[in-house]
Amino acid sequence: MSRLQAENLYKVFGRRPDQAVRKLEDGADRDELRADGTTAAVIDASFTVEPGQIFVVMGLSGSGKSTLLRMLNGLLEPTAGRVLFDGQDLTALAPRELRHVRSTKISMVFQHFALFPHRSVLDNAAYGLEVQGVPKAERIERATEALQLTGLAGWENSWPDELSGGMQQRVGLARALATDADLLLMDESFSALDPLIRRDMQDQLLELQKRLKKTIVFITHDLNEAMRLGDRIAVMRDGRIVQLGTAEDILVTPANDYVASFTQDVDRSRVLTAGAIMAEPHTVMGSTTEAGTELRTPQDVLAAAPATVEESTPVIELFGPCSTSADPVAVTDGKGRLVGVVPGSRLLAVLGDPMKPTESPQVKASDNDAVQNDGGKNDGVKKVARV
Ligand SMILES: Nc1ncnc2c1ncn2[C@@H]1O[C@H](COP(=O)(O)OP(=O)(O)OP(=O)(O)O)[C@@H](O)[C@H]1O
Repeated sequence: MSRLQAENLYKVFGRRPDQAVRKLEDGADRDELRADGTTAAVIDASFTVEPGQIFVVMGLSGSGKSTLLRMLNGLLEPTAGRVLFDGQDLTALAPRELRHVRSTKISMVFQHFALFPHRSVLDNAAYGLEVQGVPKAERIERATEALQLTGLAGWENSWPDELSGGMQQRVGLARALATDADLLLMDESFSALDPLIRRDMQDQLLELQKRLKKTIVFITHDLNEAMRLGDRIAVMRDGRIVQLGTAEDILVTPANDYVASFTQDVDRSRVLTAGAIMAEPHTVMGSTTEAGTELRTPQDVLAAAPATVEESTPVIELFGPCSTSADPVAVTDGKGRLVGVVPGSRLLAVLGDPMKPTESPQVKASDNDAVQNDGGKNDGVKKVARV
């Protein structure tokens, strides 16, 4: 079962919201409703978040991210649609039950650390537990542990203003972790931090996530951050989710020009993986290596390859091997079987412009010469899934 599920969620502010939803269902857009004095903050949002996933909602200011997040934790009631948390319909719960779910199972981490200045770091980290009514000794134990997890051991008795911005944000994270909530909702949590500290926090979150396997919904307006963190990313525009997919889906097959325009600044070599750009092994069979050997079998390819990598290896790690040899890098699965090849020319080709929504990875003419030996019918490139 999905941990979290949004089903056709709408949030309309202003007069006659139900009527506005019907108009939206009939194809009206935000601007048409604005003329009636209503704001369609979220329009028909549907997605699922699986346990242990980081689900990122990315969009510019005003696209509806915060409104969506507030519906996910029940702070805002949807105008239409449902939110299911572990299969339980949050929108149908009585206020008391909803408060219970919110205080025990869901934790929020905000952009502005929301720390109490007159409480110690430890008491700040323990705040969520205090709200839950957890006895003092247990509170201290769990908050101390959470501070250790976020690298703040030794700072328990300090005041928030003695900490740097990044450290204060870690206290916010420790507060969320101490409650043992299954679901973390993070609203632009790292946006106020300096770039280097922000990157450090992203790394730390990924590191923590490997161990704790929480389910996280992370809101950001920064596509690079979305791509570093997100197992799946929802791109929002004017209240609608315009693309839902992995970082690679978004980079390789952006749903429209709007999404593509965001991808211009993304370092493709760190997001794309060998698995997404590789060609099938048969495309190099029959060709001759630098040393003059004919490639006939997967073993030949593996023996000649300047490096053997896994499908999840970022493309950036292929540059070294490709620069030292004209032979293709071999890509293997978890059992060491050859599943693909990356010739150097292919590597350069895929780092070019993002593809148009109508193109598929198979039809890039520039790639064909690099790897084809089948007369141009199929370059064997693995299709990247679109959602
Ligand atoms: N309580 C409200 N009443 C009326 N309109 C609202 C309300 N809350 C949000 N809106 C409007 O809904 C739209 C979406 O706002 P929202 O805050 O969800 O966007 P956002 O993507 O989170 O933006 P930001 O990054 O600036 O917070 C905006 O046009 C906003 O003005």
